[in-house]
Amino acid sequence: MTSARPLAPPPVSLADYRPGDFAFAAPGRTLLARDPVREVVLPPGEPESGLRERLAEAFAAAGAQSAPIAVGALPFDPGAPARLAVPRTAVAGPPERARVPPGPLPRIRERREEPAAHEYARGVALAVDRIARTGLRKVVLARTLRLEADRPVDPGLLLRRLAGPDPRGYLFAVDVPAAGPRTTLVGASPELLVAKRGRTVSCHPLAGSAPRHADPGVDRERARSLAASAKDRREHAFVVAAVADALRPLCAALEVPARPALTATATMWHLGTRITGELADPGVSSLALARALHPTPAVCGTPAEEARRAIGELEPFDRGHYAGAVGWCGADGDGEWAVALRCAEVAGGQVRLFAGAGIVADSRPAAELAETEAKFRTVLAALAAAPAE
Ligand SMILES: C=C(O[C@H]1C=CC=C(C(=O)O)[C@@H]1O)C(=O)O
Repeated sequence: MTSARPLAPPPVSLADYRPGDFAFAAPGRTLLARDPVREVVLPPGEPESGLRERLAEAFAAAGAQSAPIAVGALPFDPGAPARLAVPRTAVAGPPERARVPPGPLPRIRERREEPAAHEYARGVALAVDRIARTGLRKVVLARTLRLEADRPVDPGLLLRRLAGPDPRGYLFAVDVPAAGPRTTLVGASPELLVAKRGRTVSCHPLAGSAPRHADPGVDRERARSLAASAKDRREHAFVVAAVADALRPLCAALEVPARPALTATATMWHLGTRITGELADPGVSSLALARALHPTPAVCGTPAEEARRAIGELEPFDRGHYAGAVGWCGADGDGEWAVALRCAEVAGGQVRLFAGAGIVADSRPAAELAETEAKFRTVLAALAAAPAE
């Protein structure tokens, strides 16, 4: 990756993040981009050839004074336009090392769930009923937790505190002006939507979860029972099938493991499947791949159209960029996009966390509610805020 003007003496780290930057730390490297010089607006439903032209135009217009890369976030709603940026500088560094910066954190003085816990549980019951009565097979229902801090929360500090417990995840901070002025989406996602390097494409869809436990024996037992759970295996299989179906027409070869593997974050166990393929046309960009795959049933459901309708009717808030994708795409098409999970919108002292759970025929409302509470813990722990009661 080139840089017109270094941000900091390379290698960069998340400690170099400044408000307004785009930061993306993947297991392979850390990327920091600064000073957008060109906006790339992606209309919904644009075919791959149109995307290719739009990116080429943006890189040409941004000229030699910019880094040949587009960075940003795609919203959850595939019917909404996405806005990426070509930055003046983009610098890559080695993977982020685990470290939690010391220092006082703002105190959380108010918290409000939307929907309230009992309303979320009722939504899960309604979704289960809908699955029994209609063609819907899986839907991911989410909820939010609004926090008010006694002073502004520094997105850079939150980002670095997230890096400590989950160094193998995808850490990100990206401004999302559509959510409000000076609003930054900050998170530590365990899920790779898609990465593309040359001809090789890889995805690591996750679905099926169990909260971690402080006692190692109980924790191991939770992992074992997740791996053996028919309900979670079914929930996971919908995602693998959708990802494989979306990639197959684009690939000359595709490898889809027959069984998922356990994967862990500091707060959750998940079922995950690493899918790899060889693209028939290596010119297809990582951005086009992300748009072809999103939204997978890890964040939406099956069939996708019915699931989107159920989400619209059962979730009382706009997801914005939560459950969308965050990442980058270079001029050569290479790039990496993580699913925007375990994240929060930060605007001054206001923080809005998001968490969702996949609902299938045999889901139980209390267990899905507990799962969303456990998923909130990724950001709550980084803010040193107490988990939900
Ligand atoms: C929708 C979320 O997680 C997805 C990713 C992993 C496991 C999931 C699950 O088991 O439901 C979800 O599909 C979230 O963290 O908000």
